Amino acid sequence: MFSALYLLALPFALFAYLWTMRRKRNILLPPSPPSEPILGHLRTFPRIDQDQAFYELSKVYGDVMHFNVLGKSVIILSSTEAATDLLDKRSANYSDRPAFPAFELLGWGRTLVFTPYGSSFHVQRKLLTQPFTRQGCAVFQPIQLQQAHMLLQNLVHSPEDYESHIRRYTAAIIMQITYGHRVQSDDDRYVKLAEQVNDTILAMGRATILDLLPFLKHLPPWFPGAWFIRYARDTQPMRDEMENEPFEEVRRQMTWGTILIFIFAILLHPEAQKRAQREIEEVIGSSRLPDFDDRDSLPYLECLLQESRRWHPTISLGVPHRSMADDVYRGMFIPKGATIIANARALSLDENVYPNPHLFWPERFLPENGQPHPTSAMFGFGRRVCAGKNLADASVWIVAATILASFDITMVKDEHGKDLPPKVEFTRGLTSVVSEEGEQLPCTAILALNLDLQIAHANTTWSIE
Ligand code: HEM
Repeated sequence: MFSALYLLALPFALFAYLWTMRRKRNILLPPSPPSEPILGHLRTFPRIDQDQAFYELSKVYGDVMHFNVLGKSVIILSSTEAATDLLDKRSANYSDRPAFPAFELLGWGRTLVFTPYGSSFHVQRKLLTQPFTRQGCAVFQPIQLQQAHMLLQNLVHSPEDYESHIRRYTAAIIMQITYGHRVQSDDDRYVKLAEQVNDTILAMGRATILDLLPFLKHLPPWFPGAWFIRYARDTQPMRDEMENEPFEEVRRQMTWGTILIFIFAILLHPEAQKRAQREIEEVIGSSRLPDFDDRDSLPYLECLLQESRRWHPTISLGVPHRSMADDVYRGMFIPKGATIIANARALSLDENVYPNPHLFWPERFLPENGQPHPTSAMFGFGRRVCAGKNLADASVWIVAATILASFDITMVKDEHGKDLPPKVEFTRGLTSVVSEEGEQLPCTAILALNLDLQIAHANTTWSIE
């Protein structure tokens, strides 16, 4: 389907190749897999399951890899050390963003996350981070608590709809904090609108060809294979409708995905689930629900949350940065304008930081084991670190504590009483969230979770506001 697009790319590729060869002669770039003349890694650059593919390649080529896509450098960082050295310690040079043509086509180019480093970035970032410091976020706790209790009520009434209840929860918090709009039900107009935008973001994430060949965004809609142009055009009316409406979809989607990954983690690791429930029972009892004041008294729950993040980072490839000047790292040349990707999947499996990384073991974060929280793999680096991480962290924690205090999460059984293991499918993209069954979406998808929510404390009288 892309052959016409590749044909179109050839003259551009030849020019970029010759130009790059001239510029980089005699300079040692980081190691890279074999490439083709002129096209570089264009045809071999992983396009699906990118995080896993880069992780596998890093075992051969090391934690700093170079890809040449039509003369454009892409650097993949696969260790905490390399990612921290460059994106944190040298953040003055690595805080720009590459172009995000797919999101620009959708009209999201002006959003802070995609804004290039510069004066507009500084103004936007300052405005957005001020209310979301750790102390600042304390004022939002009553909203989060109230919404968590509403989520609990909804789960009690219709546990099978857990996915849409969690969507409503994450939407309601963002809407109320940002716009003062109180979401009362799943039918809320803005929740519906956000759903539609969510679908467009997921669908557009399939257009990875655009990241490699950004000039394709100028193709006419009739061009063979240019479905993304037609899609962006067809969804224009919806974007127009929401131009002046409350909208914080990407952030909501990340929080939602993180909660689902946590639920999935405790479904598959019942021992860890039981231990966290015992801790809650011992500290809080069963006559009330957890509150934010309980957080410091629940160390195992903290470990479990951190391990579910490490086990499956919500944004499995991180959000790309861009270098603003030529640099040399460990004797390797990193050119100006390179796209820098810190692969969160590889960071969370870094054996130097997490011995036995494939084992789901929350205890690794207990003080006696002392392994560091996977905060960077989860929320990013340096001057571009997630602006809403404190808010998101609290939203996820209160739901995790509330759900564990109230439900046993188990697999659905078949007619013989045997567990029906969840059917899981992971696809990749900017964010990792749950998708519709059967669709190939550009995100980490947890399909058909087969979740059975059993009320654990049936006799408890909860005080739900
Ligand atoms: C669990 C949920 C969330 C996760 C996992 C997450 C993760 C991330 C990551 C990985 C980045 C990119 C960091 C980098 O480039 O190094 C990011 C950026 C960002 N996040 Fe979050 N995020 C979450 C929720 C939120 C929320 C709730 C908000 C807002 C209230 C928010 C606001 C932002 C903004 C504005 C940026 C762009 C920062 C910049 O480019 O300067 N995020 N987030």
